[in-house]
Amino acid sequence: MSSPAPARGRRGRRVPEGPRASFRQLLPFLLEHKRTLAVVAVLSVLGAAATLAQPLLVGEVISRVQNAVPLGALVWLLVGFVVLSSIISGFQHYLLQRTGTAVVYSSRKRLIARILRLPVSEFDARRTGDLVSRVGTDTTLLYAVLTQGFADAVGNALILIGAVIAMAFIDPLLLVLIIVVVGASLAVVVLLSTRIRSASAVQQAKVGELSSGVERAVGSIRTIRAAGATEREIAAVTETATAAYAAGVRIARVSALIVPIAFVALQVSLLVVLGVGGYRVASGAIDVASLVTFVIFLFLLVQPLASAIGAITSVNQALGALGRIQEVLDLPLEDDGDRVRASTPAGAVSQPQAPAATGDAVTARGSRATDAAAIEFRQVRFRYPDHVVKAREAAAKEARSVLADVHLDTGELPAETDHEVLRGVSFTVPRGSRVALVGPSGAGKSTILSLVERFYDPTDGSVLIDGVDARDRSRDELRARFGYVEQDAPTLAGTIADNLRLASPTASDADCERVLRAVNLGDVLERNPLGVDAPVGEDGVMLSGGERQRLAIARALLAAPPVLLLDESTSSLDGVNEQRMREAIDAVATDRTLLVIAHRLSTVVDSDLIVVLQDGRVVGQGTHSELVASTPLYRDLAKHQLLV
Ligand SMILES: Nc1ncnc2c1ncn2[C@@H]1O[C@H](COP(=O)(O)OP(=O)(O)OP(=O)(O)O)[C@@H](O)[C@H]1O
Repeated sequence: MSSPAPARGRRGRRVPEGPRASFRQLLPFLLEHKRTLAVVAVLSVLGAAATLAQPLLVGEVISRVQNAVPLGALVWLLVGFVVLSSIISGFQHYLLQRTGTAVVYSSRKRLIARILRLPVSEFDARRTGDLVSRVGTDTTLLYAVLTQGFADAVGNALILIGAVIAMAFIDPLLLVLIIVVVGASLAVVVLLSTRIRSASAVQQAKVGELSSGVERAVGSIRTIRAAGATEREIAAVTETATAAYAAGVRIARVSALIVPIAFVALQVSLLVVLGVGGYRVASGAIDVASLVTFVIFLFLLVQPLASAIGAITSVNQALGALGRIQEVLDLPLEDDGDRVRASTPAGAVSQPQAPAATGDAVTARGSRATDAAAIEFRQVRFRYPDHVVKAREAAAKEARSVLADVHLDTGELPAETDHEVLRGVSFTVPRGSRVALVGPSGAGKSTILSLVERFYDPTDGSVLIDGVDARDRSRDELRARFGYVEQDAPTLAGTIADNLRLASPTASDADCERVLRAVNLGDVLERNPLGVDAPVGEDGVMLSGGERQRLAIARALLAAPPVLLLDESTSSLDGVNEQRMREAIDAVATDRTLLVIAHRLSTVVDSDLIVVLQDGRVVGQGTHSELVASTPLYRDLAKHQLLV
């Protein structure tokens, strides 16, 4: 793939063009349909023969009429060829459109499979809307490659060659004149086409940004309305739409140049043929029938040229889109790394292992490590990858500029993270225990859970799971041991049961009801006669914030993992909900290991161990009373929350 080259945008600013694909990268998509395309090619040959026969028959009809020779079945033969070539062209177009749709479908399938398997860092670094637009919009442009680009390519090439040969036989001089006129116009068109390609790459990139902008605005519509930032957001999103429009206008301008050039070429060629040809008929160099046949061949020659010129825009747009599709397809997948591959016998696929029961750990290589801690951090240091940090900073800068405009506090946005997020963190979560991570915002608590789940691997030090380095375990096997409830856990559109069965698709309704009651969500069942089949609405809008978090806990619980990782919601829960959350945590802590990030100390004061973090370091660990006595930061936190 060629590297992105900058192009000039409005007001002379340099607009990054984004990736561009080459024809070679289109091939795999086309080869998937090689049989159909072969049928299309055969039909093209037949169609071209039927088309090329027509001017010859017309010439013959004229000669016979001139010489008063009976026409016989000649006219019927001519009609037969016209009908045959129409039928062939109809069937061929159907096949091409079907294949075009199939190419869009297969590119979507590949993208979906790729995107959902990308490493978590890619999602941290990319904008969701842009990924969505690659699946939705960019893929549709591939359709044009077949329906307009390669439509009838073989037939057109044959018609072109056949027409040129026939014209050379009829009058070589006239042919040379036409080649000069048409060749000059073609050279200009090819030059213009590179500009179409760069403009369409910019256009697709802007459409991607547009989708991200709309997604962000729609996703935070409440905040935007409440902040009075609606107009500002409309302006920001519209600006991207305007940039896409500007690129579209550039394409239109260049395409518009192409049409008159083609028109002029045809007019000039016709004038040359009629002028020079007429003179040659008058001088007896050729007869009238030959001139008429020549003119019909000229029109046949124009048709493939015109469709090739018309295809230039759509094929160039498709190559721009394919560049963006290919960029995602070329991203590395989340893999287990060399260490797991080295320990897995060749050919063996690592399967997620059934969660081991509490107190019965199974290591990656099958040996039992009954005395090992469920989780142990040993001198773990971690820094987010550069591309993730840069992307977050860019997003934060954008958000800051929007908020600053409406005079909102920007303090909550992620600070610069060009530093180590964890700096030598060590702690142990014994099996069956309940351990809490506490500390100020940005201390690195959520990052610790990301390392346990292997969304990222430590930059230095190690994370041991049941006594084995997490990097020596396959991610699937590792994740099957944990139930993970992320902060402000998202609720999926669908029913309560859909949400619960995400990790345990075969769970019965009775199991679903059991876990719902375990997390104090029994009343949600009573609220709606549909019970577990009650819809939760887009983003769970039909549930309160506290209920959404407890639904996520119920989901984790249903999979019965030996270890539960819980990143408590930061949103303030009211007294009743907080009490319910405490009860839910108590219920899930029974019989399993629990590592919980607590924002309200009241939910964790009775933990077996509390680890206090500050600026990526452990500044104290112990029970609540030990920490109140030993760790000033903890004492302050506890004081603020009226716990001492
Ligand atoms: N995906 C990410 N990419 C880059 N930096 C990140 C990412 N996630 C978190 N950070 C940064 O890492 C640091 C630690 O963040 P983390 O979310 O782990 O803290 P936390 O203690 O869980 O905070 P909170 O209590 O606010 O959730 C912060 O400076 C944060 O901005």
